[in-house]
Amino acid sequence: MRVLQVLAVSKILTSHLSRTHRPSASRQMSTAASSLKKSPIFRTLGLIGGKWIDAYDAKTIQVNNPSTGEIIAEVPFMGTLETNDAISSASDAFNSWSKLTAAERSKYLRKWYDLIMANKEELGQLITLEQGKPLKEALGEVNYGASFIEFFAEEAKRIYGDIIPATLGDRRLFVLKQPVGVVGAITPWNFPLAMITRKVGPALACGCTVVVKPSELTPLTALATAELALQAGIPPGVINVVMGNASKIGDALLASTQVRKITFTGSTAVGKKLMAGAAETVKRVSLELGGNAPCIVFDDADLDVAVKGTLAAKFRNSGQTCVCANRIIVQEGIYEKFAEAFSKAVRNLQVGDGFTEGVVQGPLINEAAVQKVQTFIQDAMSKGAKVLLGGKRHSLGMTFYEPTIVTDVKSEMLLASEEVFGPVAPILRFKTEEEAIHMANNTKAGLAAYIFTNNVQRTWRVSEALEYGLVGVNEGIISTEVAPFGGVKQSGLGREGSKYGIDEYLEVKYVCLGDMNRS
Ligand SMILES: NC(=O)c1ccc[n+]([C@@H]2O[C@H](COP(=O)([O-])OP(=O)(O)OC[C@H]3O[C@@H](n4cnc5c(N)ncnc54)[C@H](O)[C@@H]3O)[C@@H](O)[C@H]2O)c1
Ligand SMILES: O=CCCC(=O)O
Repeated sequence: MRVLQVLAVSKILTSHLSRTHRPSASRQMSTAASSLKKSPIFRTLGLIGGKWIDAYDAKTIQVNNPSTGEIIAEVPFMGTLETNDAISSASDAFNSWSKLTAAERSKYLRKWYDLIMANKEELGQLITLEQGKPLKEALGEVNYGASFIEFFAEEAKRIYGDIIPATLGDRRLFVLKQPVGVVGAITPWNFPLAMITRKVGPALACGCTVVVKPSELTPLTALATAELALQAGIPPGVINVVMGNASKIGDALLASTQVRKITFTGSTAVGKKLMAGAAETVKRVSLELGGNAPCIVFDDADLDVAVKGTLAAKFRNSGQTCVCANRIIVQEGIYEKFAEAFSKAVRNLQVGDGFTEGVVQGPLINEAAVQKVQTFIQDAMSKGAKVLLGGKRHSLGMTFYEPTIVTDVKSEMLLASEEVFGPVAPILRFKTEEEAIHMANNTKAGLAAYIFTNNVQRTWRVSEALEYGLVGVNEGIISTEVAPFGGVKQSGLGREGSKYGIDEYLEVKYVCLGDMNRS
């Protein structure tokens, strides 16, 4: 059947992997871990002012491989004091970094990009090791993450101001774009590299300096990427990395008057806390928060395209992506055919250790993630939903979960109202376009939405009606460095990537030059 032929599943789920072919991914995790530990990019200390530093009280936190539970490393468990020092370093470095020419900053960024790409294999392995995603997908993330550095290296040279026609003859009016200052960048575990470069790339391009706080679950990729920034010659203090006590680090960033902006990717709950905390010093905030993406399949969709696109949108990173399809909303005329073809495709997804050849579904990040998935499925079943496929922990144990399809899902179930962040595809049924739009918009979130249809008018009508920051039409993977990424409603504020992403790190200054007629 054509649907199955189209489903070269690993290809779909690793669409960013295009620049380098990986010959074999079958080596064992511990082999990868031991060889990585010898690599110069395997760093296990924080980075402050260009120096690799322990927590001042020597406390550490373990980093685990979610696939095996093995301890990969111990990293410093930092807090207020280290964060304050990182802020001071960033503030000192701002004085010189912001004064470089755009072309000079661009060259540093380009060098950093080149080094990330030159170290792609090791970075990909690190991502798989600490985050669990299949190696091919991890290598795709390296491409994706690096693309933000490359793009903003180029964009640095295009930060233009304006000249405004004056209202009085003896005046000239100018608009300057200037860096906001020191930026606090707080990032999640699901894309340990790309969520950092999507922030740090534009920040550095504008002349800002940064204090990065990666997730404690995945600090090693962040530290390796920072090491490569040092190797690229990016001066000490321009990029600092602290990790440990998240609320203490967050509070120190919020309290500092030197930090002029917080950029955050993560859960909506933490995003709201940061937004409230930023009010005290009136900092700028950019928030990339949780989603609840609808994926609407209309009767007139191409079945193969819809199955392929939905599979990619749902099962990327084992469902742990903020833009993952969270509700699959299918029109009644195609419902049965879609459910059958989709379940055939999902049944083929190979679950396992990310280093094993052919695996396209790694483990969930931790036991809490498994418990959340279980709770959502139980809630749905207690309210009348049916498990069509999967629905339990995988026989591999640990945090592996069976790719799951749940049918007869209703809006009031947790599976439809909250982000499941796991490999569970809930299918809902609708009759009319109007009903589909209502169901899709009936949520606090507004990040990504997907529609599958062959009707051009409907494409425009529905895209315009959806209250979302991103819309994929007949496509399940839509993220790219050249397009704006971000949400509406409680999915966030601001945009990342693209020419729009640079504005998040710039202040607009108006200069009025008077007395022009004096000779
Ligand atoms: N919109 C997007 O672009 C996007 C991208 C990736 C992930 N996400 C969302 O992120 C969530 C999953 O990531 P997560 O579990 O790491 O989110 P999280 O909010 O738990 O953690 C994100 C980061 O915030 C830190 N943090 C936690 N409490 C903090 C506090 N009080 N002060 C300062 N920092 C604090 C964490 O240590 C981590 O570094 C999902 O909801 C997902 O949708 C959104
Ligand atoms: O999970 C969030 C980021 C995913 C993406 O950039 O496509």
